[in-house]
Amino acid sequence: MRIHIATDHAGLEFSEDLQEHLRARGHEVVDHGPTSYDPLDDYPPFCINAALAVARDQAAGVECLGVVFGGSGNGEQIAANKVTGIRAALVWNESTALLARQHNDANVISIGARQHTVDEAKHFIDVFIAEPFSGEERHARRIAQLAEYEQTGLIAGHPIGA
Ligand SMILES: O=C(CO)[C@H](O)[C@H](O)COP(=O)(O)O
Repeated sequence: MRIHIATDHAGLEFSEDLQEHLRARGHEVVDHGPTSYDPLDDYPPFCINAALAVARDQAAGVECLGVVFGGSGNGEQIAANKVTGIRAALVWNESTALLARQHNDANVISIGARQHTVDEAKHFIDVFIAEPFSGEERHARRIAQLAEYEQTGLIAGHPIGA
């Protein structure tokens, strides 16, 4: 699978390890940066570029997922979720990695590099990549509501902004 990856200074060492791990497992890794350590760099452009690439690839039928991480993973998740079509989940244990795919059909995983060992992060990512969306109607319905809101600002049958 193609994996779009991005971080900031807080995750750069992780990124190098994770990319090697993913390539060793046969994935095609596309690195959206940063390419060198700068303690003052900003995560939004890196993460938004990775998320845009996921959205673009998936719209073209290319099988892919995204991995973003920084110190906490919070800002990186927020940044990725600004991109239309992206469902980025903050993952902090095996269960949240599984549920991100089973219930949310998340297409981007966000991890806090300052919160976990690199081996934990590798495990979360492996679990996330391997797990399929359950396809259950209630989850598909909720995901469709998010997409509808993203496209129209409304959710049919529900008062929004009332
Ligand atoms: O996790 C992050 C955003 O959610 C960043 O990696 C974190 O805020 C960077 O912090 P600092 O600039 O103090 O190294």
